[in-house]
Amino acid sequence: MAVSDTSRDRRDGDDIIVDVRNLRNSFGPSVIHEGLDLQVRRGEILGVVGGSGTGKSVLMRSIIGLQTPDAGDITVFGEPTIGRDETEATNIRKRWGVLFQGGALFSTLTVAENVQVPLREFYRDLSPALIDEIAAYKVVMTGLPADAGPKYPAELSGGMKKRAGLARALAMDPELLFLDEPTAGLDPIGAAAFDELIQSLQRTLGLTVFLITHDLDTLYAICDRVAVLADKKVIAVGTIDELKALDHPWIHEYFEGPRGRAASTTKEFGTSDAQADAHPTEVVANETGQRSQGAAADNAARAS
Ligand SMILES: Nc1ncnc2c1ncn2[C@@H]1O[C@H](COP(=O)(O)OP(=O)(O)OP(=O)(O)O)[C@@H](O)[C@H]1O
Repeated sequence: MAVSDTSRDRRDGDDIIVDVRNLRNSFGPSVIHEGLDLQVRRGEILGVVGGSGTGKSVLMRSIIGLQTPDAGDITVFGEPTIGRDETEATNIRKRWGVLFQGGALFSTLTVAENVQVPLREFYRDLSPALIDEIAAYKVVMTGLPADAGPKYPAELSGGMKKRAGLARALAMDPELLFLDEPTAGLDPIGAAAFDELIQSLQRTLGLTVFLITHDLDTLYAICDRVAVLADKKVIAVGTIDELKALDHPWIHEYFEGPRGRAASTTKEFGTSDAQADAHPTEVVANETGQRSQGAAADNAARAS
């Protein structure tokens, strides 16, 4: 049922940044993935959706090397990632950044120190002054105030923690960004601002983004394509309109259920010039209305 054109994907191999073939993952008797295929194209924001426990995070962990699959092939930037020695794996890892679910900040480190972790790990020769400078730049780049650098995660709001996690993910100037439920737990306004931040960084930096989400507004607002996980594999990948045309019960319920319709309505309502020009941290009142309008149920989805 996949909408993607696999033969074309193979021809345009250079434009496939992540290529997962025939992936199998299991934990004991529990099989999570079986025969899973997925390609992420250069420069796209690919949303990854699926019911709870369908294996979205396990898929991301497999791609970034934190989970060794039972079977299958994974290449990132054209390089196989499974079974590489430490140096080879490090060279690939340097080229991506990861925002884990919940931010995964080190609680005993300040925001600036958190951002510095990958720099210290991968570039041991950088001077402390340069590391400080890069970290300060990344903090501001994600819309945090400059004085957030010396703060500890416990002193930050949920939205600020996400931005700090994003700053750390961007520390190494990645080409590829993995985001695991970046808007979960944020209020609708904060989530909309975070969507805009991701999109604006993606455009400015030319990033490819693998984005796991339950957030329908995020899918509509910023994703170029969406991959749907069900039945242990990616059952479909395409634009939202392409997915909506498919006759699969879960996809139909997901996009045509009350929350899917509300998100769709919000999208159709459009974005004003003022909103398009707004700084990622500034959400104009008009948008607040749009996000809230018809999407009351979506608040629960965002907060879940
Ligand atoms: N380390 C592990 N050991 C055993 N089982 C695991 C492990 N990690 C994940 N699982 C199981 O794998 C399945 C998929 O988990 P995963 O976290 O990938 O789901 P998900 O689609 O991201 O879910 P959610 O949307 O709720 O975050 C779940 O049943 C989970 O319990």
